[in-house]
Amino acid sequence: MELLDVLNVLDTPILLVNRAGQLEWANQAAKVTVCSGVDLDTWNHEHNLPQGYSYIMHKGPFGPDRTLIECIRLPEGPDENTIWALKQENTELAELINSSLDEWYITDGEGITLQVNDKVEQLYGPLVGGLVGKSVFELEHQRIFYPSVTALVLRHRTQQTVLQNTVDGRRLISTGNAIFNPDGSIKRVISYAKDVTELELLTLPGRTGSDVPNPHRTLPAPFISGSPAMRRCMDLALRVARTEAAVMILGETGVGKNRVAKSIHDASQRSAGPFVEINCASIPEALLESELFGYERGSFTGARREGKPGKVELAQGGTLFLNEIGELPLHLQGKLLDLIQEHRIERIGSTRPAYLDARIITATNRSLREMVAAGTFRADLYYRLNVVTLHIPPLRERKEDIARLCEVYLEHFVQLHGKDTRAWSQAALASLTAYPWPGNIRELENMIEYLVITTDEPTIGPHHLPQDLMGTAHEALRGDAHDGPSSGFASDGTDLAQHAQDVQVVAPGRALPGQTLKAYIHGTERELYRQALADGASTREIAARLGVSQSTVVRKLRQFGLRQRR
Ligand SMILES: Nc1ncnc2c1ncn2[C@@H]1O[C@H](COP(=O)(O)OP(=O)(O)OP(=O)(O)O)[C@@H](O)[C@H]1O
Repeated sequence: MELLDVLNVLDTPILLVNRAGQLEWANQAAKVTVCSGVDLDTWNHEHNLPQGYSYIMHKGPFGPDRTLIECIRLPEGPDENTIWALKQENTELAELINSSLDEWYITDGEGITLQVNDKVEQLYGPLVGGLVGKSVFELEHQRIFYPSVTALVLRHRTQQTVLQNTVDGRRLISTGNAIFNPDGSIKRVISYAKDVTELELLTLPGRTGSDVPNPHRTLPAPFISGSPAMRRCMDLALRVARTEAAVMILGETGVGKNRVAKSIHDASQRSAGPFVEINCASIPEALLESELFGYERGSFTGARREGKPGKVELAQGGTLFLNEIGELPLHLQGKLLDLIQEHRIERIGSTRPAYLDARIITATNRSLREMVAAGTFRADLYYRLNVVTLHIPPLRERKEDIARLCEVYLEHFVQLHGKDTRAWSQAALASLTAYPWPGNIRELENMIEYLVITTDEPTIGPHHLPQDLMGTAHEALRGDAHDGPSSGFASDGTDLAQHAQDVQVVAPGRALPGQTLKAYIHGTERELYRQALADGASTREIAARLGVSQSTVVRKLRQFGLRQRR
């Protein structure tokens, strides 16, 4: 058998070309692949060797003037054209997202930011030193935006739409969607947000504007203050609102310090001016001075060329509400004192002070008196800020408000999430009323949103509630029942001992009759975190104890409305 006959039966395409590169012979495999569709008479290896192959040149077997070309198919993969087209598509997509007036946000399945459009980066990036790589749970915790729609999508694994507050006081309607991996885990969360601040202003009482179909999407739930303790607090708030006195609001986390500050502003002569809230804990310390007081052009590396006004300047003619004032570092306390005593603000790098006419309200859940004693808070500033003290009682000391709060928040979240749940069972309400709510109204609000999302029945019963809540509530109900019916839920005369029997509680580790797996797992998980906190563990210690990451602990505490003791 001749060599050419052997080559002819091989599957590898083989070509024989002369010195000029013209084709003299091709085996069968070459004719149907590398030479297919071309005129063999004019074929020239300079021009006609197709892409997608690598070529081995063999000199020798057919003399010095001929070359045998062995064609090896390259593994399949995108060719240059395809790669270019993909890059082009990517660029176009980025341009499209960037040209949108909406805010676009993309994270991975753990809530780590992968990509945002320019608008989002410009708005929030400088506050946290860039968004890519940051966890949305941490950003939500810092109130850069709250609540985080991405965090909600990750918690509930379904599309979510929420009304968000941002650190710069805007209101956004945000919708988030999950993309799933074949194994059911979440691969990406993509969310986009529309700024509705203007729209909301138009719909506030006293403003003109068209009707908004669903007011629950743009307005907070009504303010509840029916209990004697809260009525006393609001009486004082409204009396002090008519004066210009500095007010310090004290209260545990989530009791409503922000809402009360806003009520004082609304009832004051400055109500037509702006109400500007600054949460001193949510802005990283390195950025606090420039965020609060602003800077002049070119005053430090990285500063905007044209300079930037401080947030306090935005309160001109209105009210400046400094929340978590205990977090203000010592070196800025002097600047704040200047602002209060002289109404003077100095931007970083400025030689000319500006003057601010604003009423100042502060709030804290720390003991400033102890901080003064420890030397971490200036005594002179403390006395200037603390002309009138308003103490907002924790929710456990105004249980009379709980049933009404449950009612308004149920309605609020039912509207927000488009659900059909309509009512609370008496037994569920009794448990919610007996529970001590360490995270106060915010915890109650989070719990109700969770229940609305996870319940598909018209009435929320005790079996829908997390197990730890039921256990704690049951204990409290038993204690209350021994004390007599006057001390607890029963504003409508309901017998507490009867409620204690209605509330179905079983030993830890057993699900309640009719309780869903989801509700059971939620309750058990929450209880583990609650116990760890009660033991005084730090987030790092909890992470080690439960075998999860520290960022998971921070996210879970937020999700469950639990807060570390200071
Ligand atoms: N009396 C109330 N009626 C209805 N909702 C309330 C009331 N008080 C507070 N809330 C709601 O509870 C949540 C927490 O309130 P707010 O932010 O005012 O608390 P806070 O004490 O300022 O919290 P933090 O200590 O974290 O700053 C908000 O969603 C608020 O709308």
